Amino acid sequence: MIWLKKEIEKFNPESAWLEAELLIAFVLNKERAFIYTIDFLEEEKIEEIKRLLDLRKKGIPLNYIIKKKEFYNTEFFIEKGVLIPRNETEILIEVAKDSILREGYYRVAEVGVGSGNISITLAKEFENIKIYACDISPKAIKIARFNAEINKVSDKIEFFYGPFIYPLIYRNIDFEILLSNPPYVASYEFPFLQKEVKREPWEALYGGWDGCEFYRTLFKILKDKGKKFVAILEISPFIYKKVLNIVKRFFNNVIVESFEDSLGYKRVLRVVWQ
Ligand SMILES: C[S@@+](CC[C@H](N)C(=O)[O-])C[C@H]1O[C@@H](n2cnc3c(N)ncnc32)[C@H](O)[C@@H]1O
Repeated sequence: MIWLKKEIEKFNPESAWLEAELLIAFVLNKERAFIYTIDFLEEEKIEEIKRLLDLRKKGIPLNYIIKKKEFYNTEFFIEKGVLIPRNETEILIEVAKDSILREGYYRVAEVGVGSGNISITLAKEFENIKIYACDISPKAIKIARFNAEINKVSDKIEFFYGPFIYPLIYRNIDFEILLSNPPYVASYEFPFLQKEVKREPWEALYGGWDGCEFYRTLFKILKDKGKKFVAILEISPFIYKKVLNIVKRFFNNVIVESFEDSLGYKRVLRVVWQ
């Protein structure tokens, strides 16, 4: 354990201990606590750990290796080809939960469902909820469906392959609130991304030259649709002002609230078009 932690420290000093625990638990196919109940590892398990350590050194994200990520107290199956859910996105969950409770929303749309972490978390929280979840990645839809099944919420979520809310528009499916954690990394940020992040799907990250392309297109579609809406959108703190200006350019009568993380960075916008 100590040698593994020291090896991991060379590329991930912040959470080397946790990562060592997770890798060993994965190889043993046991919970993390179990590893403290054994005195030694068989040679073949040590060889397997070394193989996985090599993958980590090459920049393969830990969650693609152990094939899971915890989000809002639920474990999600994760695989290469889908974005690894981030802890920051739990802020969007809190804002969405608050709005759904307060306004009694029932029909929810999500654009960019990824592994299903947002839709599935809300489906678990609310008895009477119907979620329409879209994504342009067939792999994401497949993984989100699987996660919905293992979390026993498949009956509350319908999945659609296609861009933005077009799959819902074409089927005349209406919704009261729209949620999205869209791709918002700008072109100029790409060279500075960690090598692990660069292994995640391009379509889950890339938000155009300024990181705002998704928001522009989404607002245009919503404006053309004409129906008043509530949208809860994740943003990066770097694009807060730009997205705010885009909202104001598209809609006259709009209320925008922002929500911050524990460090005071703006992470979520709640847009109410009246
Ligand atoms: C940042 S990831 C978010 C995934 C997941 N909801 C989460 O919070 O971890 C963005 C997702 O949006 C999808 N996506 C990108 N552009 C899209 C578009 N135009 N329409 C629908 N989905 C899109 C990507 O395939 C990806 O799964």
